[in-house]
Formats: sequence, structure tokens, C-alpha cells
Amino acid sequence: MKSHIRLTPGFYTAAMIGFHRVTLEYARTQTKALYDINFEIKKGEFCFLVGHSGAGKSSLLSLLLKRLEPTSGAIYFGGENLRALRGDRIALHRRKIGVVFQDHRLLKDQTVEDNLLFALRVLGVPKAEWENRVTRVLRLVGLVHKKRSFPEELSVGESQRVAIARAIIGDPPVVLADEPTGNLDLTNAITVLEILKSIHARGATVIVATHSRELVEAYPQRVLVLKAGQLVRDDRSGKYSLS
Ligand SMILES: Nc1ncnc2c1ncn2[C@@H]1O[C@H](COP(=O)(O)OP(=O)(O)OP(=O)(O)O)[C@@H](O)[C@H]1O
Repeated sequence: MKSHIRLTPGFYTAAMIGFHRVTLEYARTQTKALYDINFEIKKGEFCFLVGHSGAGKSSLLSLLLKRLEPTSGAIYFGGENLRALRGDRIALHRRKIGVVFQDHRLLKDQTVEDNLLFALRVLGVPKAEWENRVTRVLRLVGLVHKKRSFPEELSVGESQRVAIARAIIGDPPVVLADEPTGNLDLTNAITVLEILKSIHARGATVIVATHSRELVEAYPQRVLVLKAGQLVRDDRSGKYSLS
């Protein structure tokens, strides 16, 4: 008998994320940013996304967050086609993803603790859990003692660690980091990497877009290489190479 069940890519492989023939063209400028991108990332995988400036890394992450729609192709997240998500379901989707940017984007007029509480409020986490969650994430990034500091009283590295704490305070199954160490020296970059490693060790799926060879070499994991909008390598030996 013919089956009418249509399985999504990744159904059998426990893929958390799937790109299937994805292309992206920015309509206004007619810039083709991504061409025929295909890959899957399994639940709990750690993956670097590398490529020259303009290769399409940030565009790919924006597609995953459904800030952009692909021009063609399909993006799957936890087995769901993102194209089908509407209204509240888009917000729910975004709550499953913790995002860390190059610039920490903390609220300047609020303390570290208030920045974290703001995130918990937005996520709708019950108040009874707030204190525990704040302490837990600040411990993870080693900044419990900076709870009452304002962002301008922190070093760049510390600010980035608070941004990571904020990204994971809702226990998202997926963490995306776009150039998380771009503004940091190597020592601070490695500290940030160690935090991302511990988030990975706790079971999260982590994608890190980076230009940093040092970062990739310090934690040899799967490396996806974008070149002028094309996925030219999918290296599971953790080698950094841009071609
Ligand atoms: N909003 C936009 N409108 C039009 N074109 C865009 C837009 N954002 C990015 N692009 C173009 O899309 C291509 C991919 O850009 P993207 O920012 O994804 O690259 P990237 O790999 O993240 O680069 P970088 O490492 O410099 O951040 C580039 O040609 C860029 O100029």
C-alpha cells in the first residue's frame, strides 16, 4: 500500500536542523547570498561555520532564526518546516534558540542581574525560578561577583560572557553564536569557547560562525565552510580551511 505520510528530511537521523536546497537572494539589491545549501546538524552537535567576509554566514543564521525567508528550498528545525510557522509560533521558535552576537547588546542602563531578569521576563519563565536561573548561568560564565555591575563596568570579555549567560538562561536546545569572539583577545576568546564547550557538553546543539582559526583549532569539531554563498566543505575532522 502506498504511504501518504510525508517524512521531513532528518526524520530518521534525529537532525535538529536541516537545510534542503536553500537559496537566498536579497530582493532589494538582488544579491545572491546563498546557493543550494544542503546540510543537517544532529541534536547535540557542535559545528563551526567559517568563510570569508560576505560568504553568507550571518545570512544563514538569520534564516535559522526566521528573520529571513529563503528564496527557495526548505529549512527544518526539530522536524518542522520553518516556512509553515506563523504568528506566535515564530516567537516560540525563536525561544528555542539562544543567540550570541559579536557585540554583546546588553541593556546599558541595567545591571547584569537586571539584563538577565529582563530575558527571563520576555521568555515567560515563572518568577519562582528567576533567582536560581540567574545564579546558575552566572556561575557557568564565572561572573556571580559581577551581578550588580552595569555593562560599562565590565571588560569586553566579561560583557560577552554575560551575553552568553543571557542567551542560555532559558535553556534553549540550540545556541547560535555569530562571531562571538570577534572583539576579544585570544585569552578571552578561549574563555568564551570554554563556556560554549560546556553548553555543548550539557547537550545543546551549538553553531559558531567565526573567522578565527585559533578557535576552530582549539576545539576540533565539525566545520562547515561557506565560500561566496556556497557550502564548499563539510569537514568532520575539525580542520580549518577556507576552500
Ligand atoms: N540586508 C542585506 N541586503 C542585501 N545584501 C545583504 C544584506 N545582508 C547581507 N548581504 C549580502 O549578502 C552576502 C552575505 O553576507 P553575510 O553578512 O551573510 O556574510 P558573512 O559571511 O556573515 O560576512 P561577515 O563575516 O563579514 O559578517 C554579502 O554579499 C552581503 O553583502
